[in-house]
Amino acid sequence: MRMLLIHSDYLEYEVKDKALKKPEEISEEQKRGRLEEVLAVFVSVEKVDEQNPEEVVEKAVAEIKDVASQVKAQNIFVYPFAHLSSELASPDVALEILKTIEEKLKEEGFNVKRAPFGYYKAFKLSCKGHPLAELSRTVVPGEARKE
Ligand SMILES: NCC(=O)N[C@H]1[C@@H](O)[C@H](n2cnc3c(N)ncnc32)O[C@@H]1CO
Repeated sequence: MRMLLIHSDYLEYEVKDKALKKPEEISEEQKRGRLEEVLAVFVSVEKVDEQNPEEVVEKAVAEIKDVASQVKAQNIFVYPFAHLSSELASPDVALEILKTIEEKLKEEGFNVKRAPFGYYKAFKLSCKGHPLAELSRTVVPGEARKE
C-alpha cells in the first residue's frame, strides 16, 4: 500500500463520473464532501496487500495515527487514489481495506471521512506547507517484500 499524506487547511471533493463499471454505491450527500484542518491520506492499495489485508490495515492505521499526532490533526480524509502504484489491488479488495481503515480510525477517536470509491472526482486541497505537511508511507503485509 502506498500513501501520500498531506496536512491541509481543507480538502473538498465533488464526484464527477464513474471510473469503474461498478463503483461504490453512494448517497446524494456523499457526492460532495469537505473537511477543514485535515490530514488528507491518498491511498493506493496494492496487489501485495491482498496477501494479508488485516495486517496491512493495522500497519496503515499505525502510520496514519503517527503522522496525525505529529501534525496534531484530529480530522482525517481517507481518499482512494489509484495513481501511486502500478501494481494495484483488485477494486473489491481495495474498497474493503479502505472501509476498514476508516472504521479503525473512527474507533481511535478521529473524525474521519472517506471519499467515494470508483469515481473520477474534482478536488481542492490547501497544503499547509510546513516541514511535515507532505509525507509518503509504504506498508506491506508481514514477510512480503516489495520488488
Ligand atoms: N483519482 C481517481 C481514482 O483514483 N479513482 C480510482 C479509485 O477511486 C478506485 N480504485 C480502484 N482500484 C484502487 C486501488 N487499488 N486503490 C485505490 N483506489 C482504487 O477506482 C477508481 C478507478 O481506478
